[in-house]
Amino acid sequence: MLVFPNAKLNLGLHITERRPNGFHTLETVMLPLPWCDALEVLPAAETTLTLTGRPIPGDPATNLCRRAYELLQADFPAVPPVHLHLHKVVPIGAGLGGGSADAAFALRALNTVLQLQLTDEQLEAYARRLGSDCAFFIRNEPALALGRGDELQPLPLPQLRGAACKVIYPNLHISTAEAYAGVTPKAPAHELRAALAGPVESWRETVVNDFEGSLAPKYPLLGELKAQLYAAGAAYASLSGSGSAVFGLWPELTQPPTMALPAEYLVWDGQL
Ligand SMILES: C[C@](O)(CO)[C@H](O)COP(=O)(O)OP(=O)(O)OC[C@H]1O[C@@H](n2ccc(N)nc2=O)[C@H](O)[C@@H]1O
Ligand SMILES: Nc1ncnc2c1ncn2[C@@H]1O[C@H](COP(=O)(O)OP(=O)(O)OP(=O)(O)O)[C@@H](O)[C@H]1O
Repeated sequence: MLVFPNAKLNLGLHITERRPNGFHTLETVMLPLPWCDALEVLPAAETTLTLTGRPIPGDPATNLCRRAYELLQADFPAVPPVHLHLHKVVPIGAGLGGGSADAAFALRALNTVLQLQLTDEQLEAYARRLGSDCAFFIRNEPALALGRGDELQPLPLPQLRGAACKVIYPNLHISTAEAYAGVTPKAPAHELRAALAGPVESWRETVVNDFEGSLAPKYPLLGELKAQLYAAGAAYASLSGSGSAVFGLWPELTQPPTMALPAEYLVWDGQL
């Protein structure tokens, strides 16, 4: 079975509390971004994982696709071995949730290939054990994410359907843990659901990603890229998640405008 784990974007991100276990309470809206890896799951004589495409830092034994299989195998010891092949496209350390998507899509594909008949609720419970962002990718639809980022409420965003979008990854790896460590939690100035109900042009004043302020002193480039997206006419521009990817939205266009950017940056142009 071949699946295409897609990335996500965050619209607004409020970090409201640091918990004693080091995790943070947040509120954010996540929406699927059709920038995809490719993942194949096949029955095999022994369980293996092969990787192509963008190099993934860390030991392949801890790859989230493999960990997804191991989680299911622990509860269903009779499942047969599988071969997993991941072709990595989505940049890492980007705030695009690429690894989390691989984990969730692996769970979904294994559920089908191994005929486990798990419900979405059960798959979400497994996904939560692999990472805060993972549960979002089980249903993979726009959602308000609360708690650790894994308590999901569907939130349709009809005003963005078909909107032109540009995502810029400035070849800069920002670790999620490092980004959270630099944030001082605070109460949000605007209620996110209410702010997103307004026209996209109003979001510039009301929809805030709290990581932008804390990352700005170390990475002024992120603010510069956002300013460039606004100069190119974006109705809204923001950092995604904990960065370093920055995106712009043009709801009136089907393709974003061309921008002159350094050759080493990765740029995704498309429609939501
Ligand atoms: C920034 C976001 O992408 C926004 O959607 C997510 O909150 C990140 O979720 P994620 O990558 O799935 O994060 P996890 O793999 O669960 O955790 C990585 C690290 O991020 C920090 N972390 C993550 C989620 C959270 N609610 N609070 C945190 O403090 C912790 O230091 C943790 O060790
Ligand atoms: N399939 C995978 N794809 C990407 N990273 C993976 C994968 N499996 C494990 N990892 C590990 O996860 C780390 C990436 O997580 P990190 O949270 O920094 O970035 P991210 O994927 O851009 O997501 P986020 O939106 O959470 O910031 C990598 O350094 C790697 O060690």
